[in-house]
Amino acid sequence: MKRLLRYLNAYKKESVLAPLFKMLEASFELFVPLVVAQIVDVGIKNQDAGYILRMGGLLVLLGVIGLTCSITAQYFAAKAAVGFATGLRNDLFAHIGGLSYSEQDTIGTSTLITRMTSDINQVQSGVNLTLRLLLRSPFIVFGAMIMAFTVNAKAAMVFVVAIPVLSVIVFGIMAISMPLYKKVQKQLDHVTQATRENLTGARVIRAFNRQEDEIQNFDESNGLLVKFQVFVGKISALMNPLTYVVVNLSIIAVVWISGKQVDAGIITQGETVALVNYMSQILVELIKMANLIVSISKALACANRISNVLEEKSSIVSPAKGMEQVPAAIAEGADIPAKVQFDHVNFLYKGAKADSLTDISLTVKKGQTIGIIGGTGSGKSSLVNLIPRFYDVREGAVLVDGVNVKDYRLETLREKIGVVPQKAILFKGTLRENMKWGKKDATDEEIYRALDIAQAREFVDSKEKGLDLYIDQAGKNLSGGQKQRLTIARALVREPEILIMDDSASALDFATDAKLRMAIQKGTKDMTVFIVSQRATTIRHADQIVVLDDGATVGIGTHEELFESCEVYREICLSQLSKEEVQ
Ligand SMILES: Nc1ncnc2c1ncn2[C@@H]1O[C@H](COP(=O)(O)OP(=O)(O)OP(=O)(O)O)[C@@H](O)[C@H]1O
Repeated sequence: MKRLLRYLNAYKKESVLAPLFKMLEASFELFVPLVVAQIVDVGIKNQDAGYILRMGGLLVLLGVIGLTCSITAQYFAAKAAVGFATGLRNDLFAHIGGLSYSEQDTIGTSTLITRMTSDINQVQSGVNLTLRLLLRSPFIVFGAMIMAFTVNAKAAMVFVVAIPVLSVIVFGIMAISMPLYKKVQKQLDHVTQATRENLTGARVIRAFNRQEDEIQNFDESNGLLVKFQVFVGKISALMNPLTYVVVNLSIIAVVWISGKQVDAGIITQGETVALVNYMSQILVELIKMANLIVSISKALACANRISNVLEEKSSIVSPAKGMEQVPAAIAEGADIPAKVQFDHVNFLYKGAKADSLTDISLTVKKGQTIGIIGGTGSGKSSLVNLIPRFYDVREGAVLVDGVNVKDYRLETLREKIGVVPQKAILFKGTLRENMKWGKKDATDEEIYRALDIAQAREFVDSKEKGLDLYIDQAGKNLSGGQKQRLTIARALVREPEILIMDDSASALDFATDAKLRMAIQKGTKDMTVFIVSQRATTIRHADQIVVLDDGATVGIGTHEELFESCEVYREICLSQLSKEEVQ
């Protein structure tokens, strides 16, 4: 929570003024029982209507001033709380964006969404309530007790007993409910996760007729959330009845003791009314305080969850003195032995028991096309993800232009590389805006050239709006193949030195796939291209083919060489191609 408090720094004035105005309001409130006592003891006793009206006017005035103070406090508290949440949300968003794949995999997307939304909202409302009530409520409680002492010390002793008892109830319930709120938020993550999975996978769920099962799973997860919420709600709900019982018993004691004092002529009826009023004020404030404590408990649980994300450091950061420039040797045109090199690479996913890649060594020359093939889960994506440093190797090194990828500034390294991910993702906006992701100042000609190579020109031309075609969220108004071609074009717009296509032509028909490969070969002479694919036809013309099996290379060579020497490759080819096609 401490690290989150700095987000209030920009709202110091508001954070001071809000509680100050609330205390001002409280001070006026503390005078009300005394005025009422005067009405009883003077106005009613002497049947002085003028006095009663004057005192009534004073009560209205106190009420109006109190209301003005309260509205002013509300304004400052809301301003500070909204500002706090906005700053925090911006920073959390930027922080999550800076986390590597590894941390994002470990924390999980759903919980990150809950933390960005529901958790921050909870903290925002906690800050608002804290600024308004944290000082005001204890101030009224103790203020009312002191005022009660000024009225009558003997009757006020009841307050001395009641307040600690009430405090034990309030803080005891807080201590029990606080850990439970953490549990509630955690379960909320599960519900969000289930919702997200169901919404993004709606088509698959319907295709497999899994609606009923999914509804049942969701019901179970949601039911558990309700159960936790009801349980914690029941504990919190004890707060009001318990505090009411104590306060009402105290009021009876005050009336009893002060009644006797009235009989003895020690205090007046008006003073008895004032004492009862003070006790009622304490009750109201304690109930507010109880609700405040519940809100603070929730807000603290949420703040901890946010802090945990903010404390998470990205395992992949640019080195302090990262390589910004092209290494001198390359600039001078020296013959760098390899564009990309894997040197005895072992790679382990965080939390995984065994390496996903073992002892990979590979040398790729500038301008070469490398095909990577292997069964599902053999490590193809893992291998190419190491080049732009989406993940770091456990052992060994990946070198680009003879320099370890860890020695580059991340921006410099990633500027060299165009990545077409396995899952085609486009963003809401025009097609032109999407194409400019790779190069901010790309001209329409550059975009059309990339679309030509990616075999997407025809489809774009067929749309009336051309480059102004509006793309819905995640590109859902496009077909799978269209999305794939556009993501390839997006990567090509910046004319990267290295192009990585991670199974990114799988939705294309064989003819378009072949045309795409030809166009890439022709249009991108100096580009080093990595093509990950499960299709033998897609990679058979590559300069080098890497065959992966269970994370290890079982063959590196051309199609002909591998077909002769590598059994895994031969099996893949024969399962997909006829004998004539293989030759
Ligand atoms: N984020 C991750 N965390 C932990 N393990 C992972 C992660 N991603 C992949 N793996 C594991 O690493 C291994 C290699 O996965 P990878 O995605 O590289 O395979 P692939 O050959 O690209 O498969 P496919 O052709 O199905 O895409 C698999 O056993 C997989 O279960």
